[in-house]
Amino acid sequence: MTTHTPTTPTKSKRLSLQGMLTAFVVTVTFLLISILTWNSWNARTTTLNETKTATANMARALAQHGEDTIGGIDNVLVGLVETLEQNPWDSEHLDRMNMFMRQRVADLPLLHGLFVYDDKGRWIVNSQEVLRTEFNNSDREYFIFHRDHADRGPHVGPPVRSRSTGDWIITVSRRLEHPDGSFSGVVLATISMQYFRSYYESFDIGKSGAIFLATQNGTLLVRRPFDEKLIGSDVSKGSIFQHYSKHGPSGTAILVSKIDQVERISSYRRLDHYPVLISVALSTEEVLTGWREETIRYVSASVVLIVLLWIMGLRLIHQITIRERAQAELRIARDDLERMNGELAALALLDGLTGLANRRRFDAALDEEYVRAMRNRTPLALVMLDVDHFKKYNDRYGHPQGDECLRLVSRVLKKLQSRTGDLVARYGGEEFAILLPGTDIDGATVVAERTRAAIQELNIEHAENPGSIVTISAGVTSIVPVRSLAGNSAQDLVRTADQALYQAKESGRNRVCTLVSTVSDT
Ligand SMILES: Nc1nc2c(ncn2[C@@H]2O[C@H](COP(=O)(O)OP(=O)(O)OP(=O)(O)O)[C@@H](O)[C@H]2O)c(=O)[nH]1
Repeated sequence: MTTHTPTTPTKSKRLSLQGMLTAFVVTVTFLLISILTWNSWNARTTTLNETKTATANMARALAQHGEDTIGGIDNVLVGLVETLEQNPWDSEHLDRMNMFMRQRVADLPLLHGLFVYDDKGRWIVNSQEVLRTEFNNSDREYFIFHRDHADRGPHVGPPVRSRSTGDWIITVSRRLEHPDGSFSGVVLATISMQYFRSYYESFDIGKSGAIFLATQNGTLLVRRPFDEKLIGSDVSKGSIFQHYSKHGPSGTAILVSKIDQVERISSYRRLDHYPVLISVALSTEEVLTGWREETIRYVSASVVLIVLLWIMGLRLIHQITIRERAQAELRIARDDLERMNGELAALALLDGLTGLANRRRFDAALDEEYVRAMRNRTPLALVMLDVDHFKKYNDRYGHPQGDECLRLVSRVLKKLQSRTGDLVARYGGEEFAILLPGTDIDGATVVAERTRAAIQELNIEHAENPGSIVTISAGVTSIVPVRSLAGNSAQDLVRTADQALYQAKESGRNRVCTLVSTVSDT
């Protein structure tokens, strides 16, 4: 019979295959998510860094613009201070100065006006055609500043509404002194806030971007988006000024505005020559819009990819499970088949009535043991048994009862089979054979006699047999097969045992006769 070597995977292999597939899908998913997260984070960081660079550059450019603008105006003031301090303030000089001022204002569109006040705040001369003397500016911040500070540098004051035109203006002023250094008045230039507003409006900073110009001490001068209420307000506690006070004259940071609570990437810069701070800021939300849209696109594509991967992976695992379940069922079926084949093969070697080895098995065993005995030079004995007058038993008690009798006899034979190598077989009809390897004639005779006695002790009624019970006759022989002897075969052993059985029958039945084989050397 052929033995099947399992070719299908073992359970642990099957598990590991599905486990590996699951691990693969999980790993690919993890890698995809990691790469996506890493890429996305990198893109976000790059966008923010680029924006920080852009706002820092813008702040530098706007600071330079502020520097140039205020510087240009301040140059005019420096000239005026010099003229006013070296010349008497008589009508001739003041008229000439008025001409000069009007000319400067006409030349410089951003220059709203030029004014000179004496030490009491009275209007001395300005760039207007008609000098109105009814006003007094001694209450103005710039006037008070210069009166109280000996500093001769430029002063940028808080924005004010012009008393003459009503426009919002930014003031740049310088102190006038008598030759002895005492305060003699103020020279003032006003810059139109509209000029800065228009300039700042020309930049593309998105809907939520912001630009502001403030004095160094935190007074807001101009801000985009423009809100009149904020003009002149104190922003020194705002996030930009907080950062400025800690980190110095220029910087970039992501800050939340205290004015409108918008988070912005803000860059600020203090003007080099004037106490003014400029800040430009882009809304983080707006800056990241493109990045966010791109990330959503990538995430969507990745989600689709991951879902497809999982669907395919799960389908594959499902298919493998089905296939391997089928393989397992096939294995079980094959094992069942092999077992049944084995049983069938065993059945093919058994006698159906008695359950003893049948004639085919006996013949095979006889040949095998004969060759082994020849090789090992050991004796091989055979006992042939036959139920006495069994025909008469059948005739008297019927065939079924005859079968039962044979079964009872068989049971005794099986029970007496003491050695493992011994074989009890139904040789045919009511004839049985006991093959006894390694047993000489004496030993075999003992076995035969013991068997005969045991059958007799069964006391099975057989009215047609002497003694009225079932008895058996037995013929015994033993041989040590020798190769050199010609014609020596296993069948000689059977023939000799049969002859001995015949003698037992002839000499009265219910007995054991021995006959040494003619080819034996025992
Ligand atoms: N019930 C039954 N009878 C069987 C079976 N096989 C053989 N027989 C019968 O056994 C009888 C054997 O008869 P014989 O060969 O004349 O031998 P015998 O009657 O036992 O006479 P001796 O052997 O000389 O004592 C036959 O009647 C067979 O039909 C079987 O399986 N069942």
